[in-house]
Amino acid sequence: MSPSISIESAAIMFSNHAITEIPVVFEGCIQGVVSIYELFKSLKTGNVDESVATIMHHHYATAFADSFMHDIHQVPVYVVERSTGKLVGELTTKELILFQHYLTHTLKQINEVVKWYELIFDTAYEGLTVVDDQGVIQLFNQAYSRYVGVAKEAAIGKKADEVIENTRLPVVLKTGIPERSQPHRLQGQNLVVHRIPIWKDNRIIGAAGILVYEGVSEIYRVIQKMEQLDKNSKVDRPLISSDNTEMGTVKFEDILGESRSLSQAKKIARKAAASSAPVLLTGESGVGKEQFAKAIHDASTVQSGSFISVNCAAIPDGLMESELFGYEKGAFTGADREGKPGKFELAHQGTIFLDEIGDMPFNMQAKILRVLQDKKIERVGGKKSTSVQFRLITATNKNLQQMVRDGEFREDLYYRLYVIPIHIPPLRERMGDLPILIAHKLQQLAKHYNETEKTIDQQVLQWMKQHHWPGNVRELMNVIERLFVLTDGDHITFEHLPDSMKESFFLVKNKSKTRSHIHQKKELIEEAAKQEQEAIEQTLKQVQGNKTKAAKLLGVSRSTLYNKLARYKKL
Ligand SMILES: Nc1ncnc2c1ncn2[C@@H]1O[C@H](COP(=O)(O)OP(=O)(O)OP(=O)(O)O)[C@@H](O)[C@H]1O
Repeated sequence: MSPSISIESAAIMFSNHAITEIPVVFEGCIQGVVSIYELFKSLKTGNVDESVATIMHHHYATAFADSFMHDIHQVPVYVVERSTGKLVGELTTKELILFQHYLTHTLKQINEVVKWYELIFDTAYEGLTVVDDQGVIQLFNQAYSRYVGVAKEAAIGKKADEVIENTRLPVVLKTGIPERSQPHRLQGQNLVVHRIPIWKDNRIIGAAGILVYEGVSEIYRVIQKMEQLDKNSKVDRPLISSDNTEMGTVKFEDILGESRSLSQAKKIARKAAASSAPVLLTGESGVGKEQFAKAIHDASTVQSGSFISVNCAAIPDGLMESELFGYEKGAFTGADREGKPGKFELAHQGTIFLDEIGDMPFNMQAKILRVLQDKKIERVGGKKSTSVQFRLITATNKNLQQMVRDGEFREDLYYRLYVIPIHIPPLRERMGDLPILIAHKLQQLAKHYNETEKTIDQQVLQWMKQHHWPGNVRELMNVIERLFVLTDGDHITFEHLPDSMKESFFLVKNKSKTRSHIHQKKELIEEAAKQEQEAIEQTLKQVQGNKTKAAKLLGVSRSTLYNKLARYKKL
């Protein structure tokens, strides 16, 4: 009610609504509260014409509209908007009772669902357990209890290694690497287990342990059944794969890694795949540039065409033109009698991937530019030109911009390539991707060598985390394969390795430290050279190019200045 309302009118309001308290509101905001007690008092004194503002009190409770119900400790409470302070409602005993009803109903429903989950969890033949990030058991089903011989109630709340013999769940919590299909001996029984880390918001929040088979003999029966299924399905399988590349189809999901920088690169690449714009992939050797190029092709509209990969650094300069544009018969001595199509022709209606584009000889760069502009090629020794349509992806581990500045790479070609640049970060800048890459490779190797999956020791993992990985993912993959092959057992440790390899591990470790010192020194030298070059250029400008004067000003001999100028031209 408004503050100007008379006490008499207020009394009517109270009796009409059978309430004991009414807020006094001005311009939407609460000014005070009139209670039935104050009203009676003033009715008795006969001041019925006075406004309610004269008898209102200020001992009332408010809550913001976005507060939680558990923050409400008394009723009535007036609900106001946080930003404007305007009154929007009131919570009374009635609303509280309604809320309690709602809570009881929801709780009942949740209990029902939890009961079902518990039932499923306990009915499963597989032993299932879940530990939190401290390795404390949170869930433990009946089957697990049977295998371990510890009651569920006794296990929950205890550390996994106090309850489960030889458990590696604490290790999985530390490494984040899943260990699948591992043999495990429990209570004298041979079992197969999975140990899976549980990730949330880039952090391991727990791990699940799953005992898969009741007995190892069960596995043999399953394998026999699978072999039979395989035999049956082979009859229907096509004999020739439709894939036309060595790599097979690459999906973006095959590019493993969840670090922010790699996810960002994948996001741009996905968008690029939907367009036909040229993509320039940059990054060190072995970071996965070719994998990205193939994934872009396989997700693009030209995916049914060929993916032609050309490593520009691997082709001798003299052969570059005929490799890229092809040649007609008899074009030069030793040429195929029938002639040969070039890579651009082969990529017609597909994708051409020019890897190491920074190594493209300068004279060839103009020819490439022409193909990109005209979309026409002419074979070596040929007279007619052929139209070609292709999607262009290039890659380099060099600084093309610097090469343009140094006159080693054509600026016009650079801008033709630099439409959608995607930088793939080196592995050392996204070490968080290590576990997923290691787990994937171990799984792949187990399949390839037809062996059980091997696990990796913490010490080896520690080394891997400290290593500089100059060869990036390629180097990582090779190291894991070497370890997998050299380890006889199921667990890869330093001890299992031949001495030569252990030494090389430590050597690489020390070398990477030294390398970083060398790197720092190199940077300092480069910086000094840059400054010197700038000083020479400025001085020459000052003396209008007169080298004798410039040498004098710089305090060096003329021949030293000439030597320096010659060197910087080369840079
Ligand atoms: N994120 C990744 N997930 C899985 N495998 C990867 C990943 N990155 C690279 N690889 C693997 O590492 C190896 C090297 O990758 P790729 O050849 O694509 O690198 P690159 O940058 O093109 O190297 P280079 O510049 O030397 O040609 C390949 O076997 C590739 O499958």
